[in-house]
Amino acid sequence: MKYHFIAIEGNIGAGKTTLAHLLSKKLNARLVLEEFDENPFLPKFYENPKQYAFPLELFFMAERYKQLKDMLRTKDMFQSVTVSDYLFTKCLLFAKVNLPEEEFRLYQKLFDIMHQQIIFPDIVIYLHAPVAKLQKNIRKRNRSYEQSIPDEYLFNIQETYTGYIKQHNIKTIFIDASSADFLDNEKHLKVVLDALESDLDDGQHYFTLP
Ligand SMILES: Nc1ncnc2c1ncn2[C@@H]1O[C@H](COP(=O)(O)OP(=O)(O)OP(=O)(O)O)[C@@H](O)[C@H]1O
Repeated sequence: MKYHFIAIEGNIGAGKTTLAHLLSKKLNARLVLEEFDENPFLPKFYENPKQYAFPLELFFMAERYKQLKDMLRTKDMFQSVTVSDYLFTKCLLFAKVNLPEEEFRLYQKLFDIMHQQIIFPDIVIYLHAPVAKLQKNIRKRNRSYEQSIPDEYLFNIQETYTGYIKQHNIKTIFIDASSADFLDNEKHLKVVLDALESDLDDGQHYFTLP
C-alpha cells in the first residue's frame, strides 16, 4: 500500500463511516472514527445553532486533536496503515459555516496552533453526493436531532469542502457517490481499492462507480 494514512471525507450522511470500516478491513488498517455522539452540544446546536455553535466547534476540535495526537503516540506494530473517517481540517470548515466572523478568527488561531502538531493524511477520499441523496441517507439512519437539517446547510458544507480541496491542491480521490453502495457492491469498493494502488499526483482525481 502506497499510503499510510488515508482520510475519508464528505458531507453529512455521505457514507464516510461505512467506507472507513470496509477499507480498514480490506487493508488490515487501524481505524480512527469520529466520536460525534460524545459531543453534548450537537443536539442543542441543531435546536439553536446561534447559541451553541461556538462550544460545539470547540468541543469537536479538542476531541479530534486529542484523538489524532494519541494516534501518533501509539504506533501499532501490526497495522502500518491508518484509515480515518474525518480530516482534522473538518473542524475549521464547519466552523467557517457556523461561526460569526469574529468568533471564527479566534477559532482559527487555536486551530492553527493545533494543526501544526498533528500529521496530515497522505491521501483524502472525498465522497460527493447530491443534497437530495444526503437527505435520504439522513432520514434512513434516523438520528433524531438531524431530521430537520435544511438543504441550505448541506449546500454550504459541500461548497466549503470542495473549495478547500481545490484551493489547497490536496491529493484527493474524488468519488461520485450518488449511487454508491460500498456495503453490497464489491465493484464499488474495488474502484476505491484500485485508486489507492495507482500513482496519483497532488490535486483531485475523479472516479465514477460502475
Ligand atoms: N465541526 C462540526 N460542526 C458541526 N457539526 C458537526 C461537526 N462535525 C460533525 N458534525 C455533525 O456531527 C454529525 C456526524 O457528522 P459526520 O458528517 O462526520 O458523520 P456522518 O454524517 O455520520 O458521516 P457519514 O454518514 O458520512 O458516515 C452530523 O450531524 C454532523 O453535522
